[in-house]
Amino acid sequence: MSNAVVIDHPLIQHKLALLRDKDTGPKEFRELANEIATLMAYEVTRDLPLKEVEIETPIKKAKFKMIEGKKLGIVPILRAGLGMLDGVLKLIPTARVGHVGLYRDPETLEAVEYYCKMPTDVSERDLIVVDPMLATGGSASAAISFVKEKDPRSIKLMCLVSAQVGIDRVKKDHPDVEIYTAAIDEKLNDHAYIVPGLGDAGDRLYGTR
Ligand SMILES: O=c1ccn([C@@H]2O[C@H](COP(=O)(O)O)[C@@H](O)[C@H]2O)c(=O)[nH]1
Ligand SMILES: O=P(O)(O)OP(=O)(O)O
Ligand SMILES: [Mg+2]
Repeated sequence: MSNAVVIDHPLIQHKLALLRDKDTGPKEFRELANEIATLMAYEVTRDLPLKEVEIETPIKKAKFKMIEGKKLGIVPILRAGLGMLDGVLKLIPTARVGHVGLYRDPETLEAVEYYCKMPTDVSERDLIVVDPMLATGGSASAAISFVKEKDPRSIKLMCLVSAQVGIDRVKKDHPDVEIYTAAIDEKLNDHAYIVPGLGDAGDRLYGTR
């Protein structure tokens, strides 16, 4: 049982296959990650509440629907989450942005926090936490815990590639958080990298290592 919403539109699957290719360099990797994030954000925001408004077209006045002034926030988990930020902002340009800095200790695999800066009015906002990879779930779970200390209205988690174990961990720690992913891969390897995955998303985005 996946417990996550898998957004597997053909355009997303196509771009994700290119993203996974080891020969895709940082420039194209960044473009693809943002394009997929834009397409996913379309689905993640599907439940945004609408309000009725009166608009005068060149023909007549009529009632239409517009998004109710809902306050959104996007929270990339540094560094890799930054690779999805512009893609989400393209669709929701008025969203505020919070940052959570975490790295995964290669020995313990535990998430280590080094930065957290949230919008001041986060308690009035619905947040979308973004990270391309959900492996053990330690980073996402820790990030969500930090963010929860600021008392946001709601939190969704959006990832590109997930492992079932990571989904289970986040759901166990944060049953209230809805998870969206473009793919659920087979398993983790001995270093807790997703298999087949795409490698280290941060390194591939920025050409490090
Ligand atoms: O295949 C992978 C697995 C992980 N990452 C990076 O690690 C964290 C997520 O790992 P957790 O074990 O879920 O904490 C994520 O932020 C990625 O930056 C990766 O790039 N590739
Ligand atoms: O989760 P990590 O350790 O891979 O961090 P980064 O996103 O900086 O690569
Ligand atoms: Mg990394």
